[in-house]
Amino acid sequence: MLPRAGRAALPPLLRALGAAPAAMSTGSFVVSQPLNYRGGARVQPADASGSETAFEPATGRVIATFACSGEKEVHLAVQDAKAAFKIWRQKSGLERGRILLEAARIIRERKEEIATVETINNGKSILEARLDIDTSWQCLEYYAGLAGSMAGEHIQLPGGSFGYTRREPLGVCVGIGAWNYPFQIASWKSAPALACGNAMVFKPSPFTPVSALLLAEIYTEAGAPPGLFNVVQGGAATGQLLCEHRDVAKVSFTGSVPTGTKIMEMSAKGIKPVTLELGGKSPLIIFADCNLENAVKGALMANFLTQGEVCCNGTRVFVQKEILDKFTEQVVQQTKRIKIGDPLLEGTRMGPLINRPHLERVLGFVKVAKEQGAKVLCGGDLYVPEDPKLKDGYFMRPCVLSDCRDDMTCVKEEIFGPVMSILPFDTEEEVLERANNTSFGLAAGVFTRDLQRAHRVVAELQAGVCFINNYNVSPVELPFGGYKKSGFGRENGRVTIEYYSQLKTVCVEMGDVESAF
Ligand SMILES: NC(=O)c1ccc[n+]([C@@H]2O[C@H](COP(=O)([O-])OP(=O)(O)OC[C@H]3O[C@@H](n4cnc5c(N)ncnc54)[C@H](O)[C@@H]3O)[C@@H](O)[C@H]2O)c1
Ligand SMILES: O=CCc1c[nH]cn1
Repeated sequence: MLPRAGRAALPPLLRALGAAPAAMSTGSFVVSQPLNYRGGARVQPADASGSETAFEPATGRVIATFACSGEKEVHLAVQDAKAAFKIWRQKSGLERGRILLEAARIIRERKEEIATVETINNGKSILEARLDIDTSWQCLEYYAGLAGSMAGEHIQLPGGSFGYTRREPLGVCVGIGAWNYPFQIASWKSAPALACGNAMVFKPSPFTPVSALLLAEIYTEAGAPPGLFNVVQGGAATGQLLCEHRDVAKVSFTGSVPTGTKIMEMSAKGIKPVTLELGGKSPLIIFADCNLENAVKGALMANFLTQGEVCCNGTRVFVQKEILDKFTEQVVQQTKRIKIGDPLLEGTRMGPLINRPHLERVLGFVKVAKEQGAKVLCGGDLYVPEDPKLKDGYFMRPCVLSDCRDDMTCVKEEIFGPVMSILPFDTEEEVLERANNTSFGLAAGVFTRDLQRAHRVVAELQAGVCFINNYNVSPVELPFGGYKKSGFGRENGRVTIEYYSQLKTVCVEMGDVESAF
């Protein structure tokens, strides 16, 4: 457990953020220090276009009010990144890898405090926040390992001439994040970017501004040149300034499809490559021959992590009719047992949703589902924990819907909350057709004991990430990203090097020039 009393007893990052003395418990954390980070230090933005407020979802308390960076501040951050890029791009991959490894070590060392901040600002359970921090340092370690082995090719040409390719960085990359995995998204974007020799300016979601700053401080502490990883705060306007800045070489975005569309339009104007990690409405297919216990566990993993606010969630749960009743009964039983409450308590498994409007939006989906004929088997309503300090928190009970049809709103639209829709099916052919009948294509899952069927089905699923007999595990060695409107480009895995670097071809003549003139 982390210390509770006395400012001097706080770990360094929370002290640096200006945390109140009893900062570790729900209801007491406040940020008083600047949340922008540029040139290796926290700074007040040079200019502002409005302000934002961040909340602690468990209590509804304000934890930070901050200025949204304006044109001047965005420009300064990009210039600082540009200056750092000049130094960083000259380093060997091994040298860059060494600094990333040190940053990974510091994240591991400070895992508890980072996870605590993440839980306070996002609302996810501390157990989950710790897992997010694990996949963050693992991502840095993974790309640290790859940094030293990035290389081009040597190609022999006629007459002793030859060519070679150089894998070069792009320059200043912009990362724009969503609020559901604040620290992890910042890590998944920055680790491959920096490993390839780029610098980054990162803009977190205004709902979760805090933890990206911790990552910035860690990179500096690990020995990254000042300005290599910068943080600017703000919403759409600040994001737009970043995307449109002429010195920005690439934009990597995680968020919704409508915003992703705008990012792509802005980037198209500057012919900038983009990575888009967007939303989903993923199918999870449960065949009658599955291991039922695992399938039930898989369905909960596919729907209720981070209060259901997960892009790749398998929210359309197709269940073969022979096991529909048994499966539904067990899923409902286990969903009812999920412990909701103070996300910093060890026993809690579901915390509050991100904010009041989002909570109301999710509850609205449940209401419409009922109106359209779905049956609420459990949850789908507000939850008020007994602890009085949580009375204004954004809690709801996880919901299982039955009697769903493919044309219902709850089955077609991304809800981004703890709402599972169960859909019966008869045959493999039928379920494949229905599973693919969506404009999204982020993820999909299949539970079956029939190995041939498992591989046959995933080969037909139109989704970038497919799970067989599990769901929502994300090892950093595996590429992550979507098909169709869920985006393109990938995060994690070796392939992401391609998205943060460019190839230069060098053609070398060993003879005389054969001129056509
Ligand atoms: N595929 C993935 O890896 C992944 C991961 C997490 C979340 N998501 C998706 O993100 C969505 C939820 O996140 P959200 O509500 O933060 O999404 P969002 O699109 O509202 O915002 C995402 C980010 O974009 C910024 N932004 C908004 N308008 C902008 C503009 N015009 N120009 C530049 N930046 C702008 C926001 O400030 C925020 O930082 C869901 O759809 C979810 O599925 C996808
Ligand atoms: O929310 C979607 C999954 C994810 C986690 N971190 C980045 N993307």
